Amino acid sequence: MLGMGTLARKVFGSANDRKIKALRPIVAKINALETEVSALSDDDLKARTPALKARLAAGESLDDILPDAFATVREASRRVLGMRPFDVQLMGGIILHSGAIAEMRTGEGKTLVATLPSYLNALSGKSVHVVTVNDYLARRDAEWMGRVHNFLGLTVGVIVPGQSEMEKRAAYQADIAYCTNNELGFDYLRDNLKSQLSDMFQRDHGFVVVDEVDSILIDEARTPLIISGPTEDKSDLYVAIDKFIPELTEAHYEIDEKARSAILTEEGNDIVEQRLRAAGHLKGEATLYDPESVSLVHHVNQALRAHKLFTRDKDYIVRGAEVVLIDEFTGRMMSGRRLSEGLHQAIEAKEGVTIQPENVTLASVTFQNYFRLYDKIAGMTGTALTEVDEFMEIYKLDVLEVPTNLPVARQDEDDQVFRTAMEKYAAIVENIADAHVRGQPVLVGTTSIEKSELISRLLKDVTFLTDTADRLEGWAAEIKPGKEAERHAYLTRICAALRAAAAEGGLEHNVLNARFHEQEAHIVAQAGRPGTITIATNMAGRGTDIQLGGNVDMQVAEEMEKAGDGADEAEIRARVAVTVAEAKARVIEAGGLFVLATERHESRRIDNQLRGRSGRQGDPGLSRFFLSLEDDLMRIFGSDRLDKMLKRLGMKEGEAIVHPWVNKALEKAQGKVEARNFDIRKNILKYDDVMNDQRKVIFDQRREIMAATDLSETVRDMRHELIDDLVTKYMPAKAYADQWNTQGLHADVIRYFNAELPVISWAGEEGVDDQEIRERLYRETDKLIAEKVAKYGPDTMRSVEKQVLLQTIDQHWREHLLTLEHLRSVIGLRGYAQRDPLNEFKSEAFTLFESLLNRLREDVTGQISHVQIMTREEQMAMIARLQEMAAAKQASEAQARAGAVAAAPAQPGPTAQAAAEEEVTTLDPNAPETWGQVSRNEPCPCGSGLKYKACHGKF
Ligand SMILES: Nc1ncnc2c1ncn2[C@@H]1O[C@H](COP(=O)(O)OP(=O)(O)OP(=O)(O)O)[C@@H](O)[C@H]1O
Repeated sequence: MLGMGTLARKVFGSANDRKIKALRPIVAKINALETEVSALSDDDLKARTPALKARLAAGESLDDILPDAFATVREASRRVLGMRPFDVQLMGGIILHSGAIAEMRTGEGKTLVATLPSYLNALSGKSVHVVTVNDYLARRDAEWMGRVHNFLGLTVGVIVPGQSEMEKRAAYQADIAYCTNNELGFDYLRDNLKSQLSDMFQRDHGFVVVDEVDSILIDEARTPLIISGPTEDKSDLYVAIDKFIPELTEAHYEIDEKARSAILTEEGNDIVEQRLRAAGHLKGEATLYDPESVSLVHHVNQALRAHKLFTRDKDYIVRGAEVVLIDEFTGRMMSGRRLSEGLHQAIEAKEGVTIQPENVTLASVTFQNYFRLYDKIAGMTGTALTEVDEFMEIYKLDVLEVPTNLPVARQDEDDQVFRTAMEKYAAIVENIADAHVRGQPVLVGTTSIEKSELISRLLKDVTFLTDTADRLEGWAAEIKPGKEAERHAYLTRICAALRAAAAEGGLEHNVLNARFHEQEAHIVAQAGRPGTITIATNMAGRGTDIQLGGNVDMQVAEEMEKAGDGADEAEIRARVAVTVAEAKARVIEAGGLFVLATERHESRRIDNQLRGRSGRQGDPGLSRFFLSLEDDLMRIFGSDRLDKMLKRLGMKEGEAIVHPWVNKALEKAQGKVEARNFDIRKNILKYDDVMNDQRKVIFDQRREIMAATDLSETVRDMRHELIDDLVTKYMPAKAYADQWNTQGLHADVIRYFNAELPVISWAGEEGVDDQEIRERLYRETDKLIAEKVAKYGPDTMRSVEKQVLLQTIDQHWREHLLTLEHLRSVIGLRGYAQRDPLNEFKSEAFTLFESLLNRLREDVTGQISHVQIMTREEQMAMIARLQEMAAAKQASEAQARAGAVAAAPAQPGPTAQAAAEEEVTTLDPNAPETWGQVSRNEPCPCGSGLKYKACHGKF
């Protein structure tokens, strides 16, 4: 019976069908150009690129020139790669260009599809990035597809880890770059830690085609990219908090053993506030409830956990001056592993050992937020339909299913379910042996490396093979003559296959576990030869293009190597082509590639990806899943229902249940897991969105600052806003003049503007209001800055302003990121107060951001007012003095070492002098870590002309 939806689609056609149909006229246009384009000479074909660019320049849109551009790529691909994109591939290309996801079945040639919209969009001059999941694929595609683009006069780059600055810069400048998602994201983060616009790699975020979009935007959505570095030393805080924790009694905190969390009660809060205030960590009227205090609360909670939930010699041991964790399952020491977010430090404080620095996030971004930076996102996948809703809801990306070029000839069988894992493995080995002797190549899919290795061991285990054969023989013998003839024949055949395998010392096979892509590509390329057995973890689908009969190029390369120098490639190629064609015919005869899956994955999509290794480009093929009631997915989800179902269907030892009900039940179970994972991802995204909005503001600001040549206005506005804030604070408009806190204002003016301005006497004048004070402050402070400009020169001041702005933003942003992390960990614990944690997080994060902006104004203004720039002569004099001091120190040390009784006054000797000089000259301006102890008032070794304390010494 047809479901309502299916019925309606039959009558009205689906939305997808209609959208696909709408593409046909465009495809027809491209086809109509084919005769003309294919008649062009190579040079004329190449000349179409500048011609198309000219049409864009003359005002035509990318959509206008699409048919011509696609026809050009199609012809170039035919000439260069010997592949002429099919009509359905053109459709895929149009969908990508429209900024949607093209779902194309596995093996339909998505790599080639991507060249069409990449070429078209690159004509506009904006960056085009084609993203794949691993370096190997990025390199392969850049080389393979790059030939088409190069032929047409476009440049192609590769962006992968481990490249030099130069290589990377060139790759980003290319018209089209093939990249991995990780490297793109990291480069973005690195770019935003730089201080020169010209150092940045990424020129813009134009068009991105994300291959395997579901694995990148969905599977990896939970793991953000993070660049981290050591944070400032907070040992004092850890020690201060640790001191009063033992004072707290059970009334002061609540412990949740299961969640391994600890929080303060209201009573506890009061006492902690008192102690923190006494230790100087809470200032003025601040309380622990203020958003600014989240880090304090976080550290108090961590200290509580350290004391109440972590026991010495059970959870950790103290070895020397180190706290070493103990694995709760194995009891082994986990040297080098550290608890995160200050917990390890809290335990170190508790044990009184040295507190090691904490690592903090310097910058982080999730993939979805990174990809949202692009003007246009497009995606490709073999299997997105299970996540259509998610793409729409989160990314506003439409998914369009493109029909296959040829009908899919693969048979996807119902699952075979066994009672125990062992029965299942026996059946798996039987099936493999059977396919092997029949010459059918098998791809065995597993969910983990351990499982792959288990199967590999079983295939090599002669005893196991023989025992299984004996058992099968027993079963066959039980069958009464004339009954179940088919089963008898099957058992006898398998039995023979197993004995043959045992006689050969096991079944020869290859194991892939997606760790060494490049080597594995070779194995994969040959996995389609007759009778080949390949075991693989559910490797991310791409790059595993298994060609029936084997891969000609790879085989030619192998033979050439064997033949050594002077081998005749043409001759070898001709010979290999014949053998491969014969092999292919044999494989097709045996039923094509057999995908044998040993378990269902949590996600249906991964299962479909595995099936999709077979039946590519209309080839025949088979997929069959082997399951047992002991599999994880079966145990955790839906096993009750299945159990009942299996009882009803009846089940014998060693025999599988095969029934569409079982498939339905399993798909339901997978659906449940998928829905749960979707919820988790949505939740993470919601938190990340809050940070993302703020990150965009900060990164945009940084970019503007780097690009600007004159920031004096920005700095002046900041100064004036600070003045506004101060005047509002000390002279509220509603207050009478005698209620003004002019002393407070006076003190802050000295603090921020480094100037004794007569605010107290101004305020005493008759008829002076707050507005007047404000304006006088604007005028006076502007004058002070003007004096600095006159003294140091406008160029110097402009560069100082830029540096101060960038450094201050970076410093505050890092602190802010850490605070947000702490806020997140604290906010979860607020649930008990009946408030929605996400809303709380949003509003507090906003308050924190506002206070970040305020502090930025204060710091920038303060630093620029205090800045003392040295003249060249002053700098030279300072260096000379430094040298003298170092020499003197060296000399006195040498004297002390020699134990000499000082008779004459210490004179720096020639060696000491040389050493001192060396010490000074080893200061590499680009390597702050080599500077050692530069004194705070000395010029900064980076050459900024600022004092060390106002420059690098701040961090
Ligand atoms: N137009 C074409 N003409 C001939 N062969 C093609 C064409 N397009 C693709 N192919 C071939 O089809 C095979 C599959 O291509 P590709 O690996 O890009 O598929 P895919 O869609 O990316 O599959 P998967 O999602 O499984 O990775 C390749 O061997 C490729 O050379």
